[in-house]
Amino acid sequence: MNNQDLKHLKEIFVVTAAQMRDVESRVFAAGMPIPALMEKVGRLICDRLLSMTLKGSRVGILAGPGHNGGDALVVGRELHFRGYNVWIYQPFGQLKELTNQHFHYAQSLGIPCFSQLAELPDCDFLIDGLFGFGLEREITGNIAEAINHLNLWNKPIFSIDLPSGIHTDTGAVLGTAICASHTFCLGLWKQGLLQEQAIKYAGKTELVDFDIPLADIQAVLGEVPTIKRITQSLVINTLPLPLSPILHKYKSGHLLLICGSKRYAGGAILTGLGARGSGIGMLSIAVPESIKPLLVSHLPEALIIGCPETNNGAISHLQLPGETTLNSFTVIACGPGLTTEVTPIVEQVMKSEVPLILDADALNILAQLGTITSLKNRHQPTILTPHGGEFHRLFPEIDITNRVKGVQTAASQTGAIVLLKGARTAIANEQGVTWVNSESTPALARGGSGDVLTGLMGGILGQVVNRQVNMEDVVATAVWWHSQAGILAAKERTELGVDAFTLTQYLNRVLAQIQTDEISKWVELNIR
Ligand SMILES: NC(=O)C1=CN([C@@H]2O[C@H](COP(=O)(O)OP(=O)(O)OC[C@H]3O[C@@H](n4cnc5c(N)ncnc54)[C@H](OP(=O)(O)O)[C@@H]3O)[C@@H](O)[C@H]2O)[C@@H](O)CC1
Ligand SMILES: Nc1ncnc2c1ncn2[C@@H]1O[C@H](COP(=O)(O)OP(=O)(O)O)[C@@H](O)[C@H]1O
Ligand SMILES: [K+]
Repeated sequence: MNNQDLKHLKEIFVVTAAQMRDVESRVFAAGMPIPALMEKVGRLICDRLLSMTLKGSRVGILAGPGHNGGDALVVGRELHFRGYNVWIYQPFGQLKELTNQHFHYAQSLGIPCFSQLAELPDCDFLIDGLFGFGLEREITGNIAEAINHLNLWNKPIFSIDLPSGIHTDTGAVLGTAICASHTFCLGLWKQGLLQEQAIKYAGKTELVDFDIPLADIQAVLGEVPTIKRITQSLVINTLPLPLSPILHKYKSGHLLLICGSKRYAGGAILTGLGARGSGIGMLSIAVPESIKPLLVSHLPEALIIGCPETNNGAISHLQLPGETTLNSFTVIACGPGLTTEVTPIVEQVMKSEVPLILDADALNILAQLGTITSLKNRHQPTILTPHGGEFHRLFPEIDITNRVKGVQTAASQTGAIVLLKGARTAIANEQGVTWVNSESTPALARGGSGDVLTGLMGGILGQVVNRQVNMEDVVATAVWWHSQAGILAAKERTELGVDAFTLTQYLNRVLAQIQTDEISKWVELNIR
């Protein structure tokens, strides 16, 4: 594996504090000296800082008692030698030995050191090395007060490894925490940084790779890690590209969407447009008869199946054409805009023998039925895509403060692949294999964007279901594609310009972008 591929691979691993310690112990046991590693990490951070356009040259170093403090002191010393004005705030009586040595050396260089925050002069930016993955208990007293003060200064803060105060595994705030503008996560992604509660503290996050050997990572996390970050390099193999030159439209999947009502006609259109964006070969959409003309006008390529409807304009029962049965389709996605009147339809699709995505009202009906564990009897994969509210209705007993644990529990109870939507969407299968999406945009927090995801996911699934792919990888691919479309749209149109319809227009542009990336990678490899 070349270096670049190895770097990409490391972006998917996610560790707890205990796992990080185990990985590091292996590296140290193999002979890497701890001081050498600290020096290397400090310099990497320093180089990264110097490559950014930092405003001003007055730097405050916040140094804690452990090795996180040691890292910060190395960064401070290097910035000092590069002409920055450096001041150190170090309020602890006792430091770990290595950290203590760096502290004394910094003092000997004439770098001013203070134990009171009030003594620290006005800085242009701060480096936070108070606590890293060694923080296990609440921050209290003068340190907590200092952190609260620092947050009020409104200066850019660059946190080392984690914003000090954030729990490495759960992302919870232990007493108080630094609000960083940027976090340099060291070596491997810490699980806490992928939890929603950490988002507003971590700022922009990036991994600083310090060359941990892959063998050591895999010795601790396994060949195939249980928790993975969704990255482009990982989903690329699951995308329905390239197409076979001898493809036939009936070989590229037939997706059935069951969605919409007179009241929520838009939901059906958005789900259909999401499916269109996936490139699915054949698309059928079952809707109440009265909204059929509307769907035809938006999705002329789709087969719109008008179904008998209730007085309120919801589908009363499915009326599939001719000999068609639910099992004639490659995949079924059911839920957006249905209303909760359609209970028999949800019961019917649950009995189908094809992969099934249940979203929105289908989930609410499932919650009302109270038969969620019966999903285990399905012979084909089921994917549940709740947002927080729907999740709570489905699994009232499961706490989602830790979303990773939450989806894992839900998946093991139901045998389904469970996708919990949100700023950090998490996906788990029955065996506990988990994906977390850490790149997204709040521009997606708008009505209808989940409908787009359901259609897109159904469309991808329809095309790749007969390939040797893991279902949860397909689900992760849909989440990634959807988020990337949001990110691209927000970049061009601002975060306020990403309504759900506009989002559907960006789905294909994400793919076009990947093709460009892939071509440039190919050119680069072949020129060398
Ligand atoms: N190993 C390596 O060489 C590498 C390590 N790396 C770096 O080391 C970091 C981990 O270092 P670490 O294990 O020393 O822990 P760290 O996060 O600095 O803090 C623990 C210290 O804080 C103290 N403390 C805890 N809670 C407290 C509280 N509430 N209030 C007050 N004090 C509290 C605790 O003291 P104690 O519990 O013993 O009282 C202990 O002294 C990691 O995040 C990364 O930056 C990387 O560079 C890679 C190479
Ligand atoms: N703050 C956020 N940051 C990133 N993505 C978000 C955020 N809030 C919501 N999303 C994403 O937006 C989509 C919203 O879906 P959902 O709640 O089902 O909306 P709707 O039912 O209106 O279509 C999901 O894909 C979710 O992950
Ligand atoms: K820190």
